[in-house]
Amino acid sequence: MMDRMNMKRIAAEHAAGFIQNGMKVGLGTGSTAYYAIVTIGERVRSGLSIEAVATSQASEQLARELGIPLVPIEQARQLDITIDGADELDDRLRLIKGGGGALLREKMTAYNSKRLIIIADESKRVPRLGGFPLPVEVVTFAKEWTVRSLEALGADVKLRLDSQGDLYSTDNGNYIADCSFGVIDAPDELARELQRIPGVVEHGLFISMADMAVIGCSDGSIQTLTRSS
Ligand SMILES: O=C(CO)[C@H](O)[C@H](O)COP(=O)(O)O
Repeated sequence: MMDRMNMKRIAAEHAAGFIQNGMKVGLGTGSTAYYAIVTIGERVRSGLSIEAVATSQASEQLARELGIPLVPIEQARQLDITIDGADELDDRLRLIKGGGGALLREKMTAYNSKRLIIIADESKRVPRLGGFPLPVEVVTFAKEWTVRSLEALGADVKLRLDSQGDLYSTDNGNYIADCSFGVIDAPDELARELQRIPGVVEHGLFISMADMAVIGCSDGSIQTLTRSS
């Protein structure tokens, strides 16, 4: 039986195979995206010609170390493909993302890509979203108001802390509110409600964004899911 890290690795390696010469590529964030970036780096060293945009400072740094050519964000136009991880995904390829705190840049990158391919180990696939607390990026100003508005939607809210016990700051200088809703019955509706709260910069529900999920399974096989609508 394969462990989770190897499931992530095989999913990432498989998805990296979708990248072709000349493509503009979005690089995701997290431990699964790490394997994708490493594989892309190997392909670049073997002659693959691409330009990339990273979804976090950590992924940008890794890409730079591996010699993957990066486009300054001001010059980035539409990307061909983004490969990124997820914290949860359902059968309709609705996602919870943001466990690594990069959800805003991840969503912007996905939105500006022709294709979003999600890579994950099989534990991320769930019948219904909500087991993983939904990350919501909030502005620092009057965070208590925003937290109360999130609680009013039924969430148990915890502002994320960093390893020093201070409030975690995203790459954009905002906070992350981790919102436990329990099972999310209507993710599309919740996404709309969250968008209406002033103080919410972005939330980690990715609806109608992923085109395909590549899932590494414990028996060493790869499952692919594609979005039908
Ligand atoms: O959304 C993310 C970061 O903001 C990650 O893609 C998500 O947290 C999955 O991470 P991992 O691949 O380490 O399990």
